[in-house]
Amino acid sequence: HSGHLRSTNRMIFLMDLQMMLLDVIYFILRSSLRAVLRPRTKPIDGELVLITGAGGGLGRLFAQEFAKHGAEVVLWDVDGGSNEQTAKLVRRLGGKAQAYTVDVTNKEEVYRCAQLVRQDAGRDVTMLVNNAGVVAGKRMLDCPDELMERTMKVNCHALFWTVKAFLPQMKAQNHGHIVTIASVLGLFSTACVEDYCASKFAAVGFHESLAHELLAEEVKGVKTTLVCPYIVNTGMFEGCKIREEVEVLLPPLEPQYCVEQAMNAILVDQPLVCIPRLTYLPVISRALLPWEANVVTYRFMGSDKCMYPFIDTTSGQESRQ
Ligand SMILES: NC(=O)C1=CN([C@@H]2O[C@H](COP(=O)(O)OP(=O)(O)OC[C@H]3O[C@@H](n4cnc5c(N)ncnc54)[C@H](OP(=O)(O)O)[C@@H]3O)[C@@H](O)[C@H]2O)C=CC1
Ligand SMILES: CC1=C(/C=C/C(C)=C/C=C/C(C)=C/C=O)C(C)(C)CCC1
Repeated sequence: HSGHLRSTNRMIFLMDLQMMLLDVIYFILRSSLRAVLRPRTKPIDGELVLITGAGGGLGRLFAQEFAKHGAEVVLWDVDGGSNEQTAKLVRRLGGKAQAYTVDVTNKEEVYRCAQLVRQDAGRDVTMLVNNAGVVAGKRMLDCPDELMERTMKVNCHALFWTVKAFLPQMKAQNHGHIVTIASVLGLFSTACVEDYCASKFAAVGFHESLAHELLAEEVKGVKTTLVCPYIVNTGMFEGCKIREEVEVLLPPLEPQYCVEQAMNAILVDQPLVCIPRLTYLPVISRALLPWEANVVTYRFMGSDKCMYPFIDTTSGQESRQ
């Protein structure tokens, strides 16, 4: 009898293996096809989209892009002035915007303001864009502990609080979308940004684990998108520079282009997007090449010291105090 059971289990295992392999091939084909034939974007005119760091370079553009697609936006930023400015820009586009001054590192403030948003809007947030981010911008051994802690709190811990604040209702409605604006520096690293890489690798780990959890629970209505941009000209990494000859292939991104590429992914429920696509390469080579081989490619491309000009800009020092 037990022999019979064993052979049945083995048969089931082999059938599962076959199905999994067919699915792997299917998804490889589908994702390469989607890179060419863009699927239809989903309508978001009924969504309530909350964007953190909405006063900043990318956050402001995300707010406008979501408004252009008809969504109502809720703007969170620690800087009330720049946040209100974003709200004005959205209203000028004919969009609905509500701005709240929130320090996303303060979890009590996040939970309290989440409640306030639900009351003011009279409904639940259906899309959450965790965009707020900071970087210490100093060599680690010259960097005050508080600055390194702040980077972790804004770029990583804040994701816990905002997701805990808004995911329950998304799950209850089986409808929602969680967007994490991480970075390519959450998939590979470079020198002099220890705080930032730690926080962005953490953000990637958090996002992926959350995505796996939603899939394991078969919560099909709550989508996730991990956004990993390369350098964007918002000023946050002013001075960061790679070798000229390589920079021709990989110029810093224009903020608008970066946000449009991210929106294209979000609106087709794409789980991951690296911007530009070329940055998938270093992710693969980091995984495949031995460490020393990666080091020599970094040296060749000038990406080992690309942060030196950024770290040592005096202006950067003042503004990042
Ligand atoms: N710029 C780049 O090269 C790249 C950036 N990214 C990521 O994109 C996101 C946006 O970056 P970007 O627009 O360039 O940066 P910005 O500095 O222009 O915008 C970041 C925004 O987040 C806000 N913020 C900072 N701390 C808090 C806090 N505690 N609570 C609430 N809001 C806060 C900032 O407010 P304040 O202005 O007052 O500090 C600012 O408005 C970040 O997560 C960043 O890591 C990813 C790849 C490349
Ligand atoms: C390390 C590295 C590169 C340079 C990456 C840089 C310079 C990334 C900067 C990212 C920033 C500033 C992100 C902010 O969130 C290359 C040239 C792709 C080659 C492969 C390894």
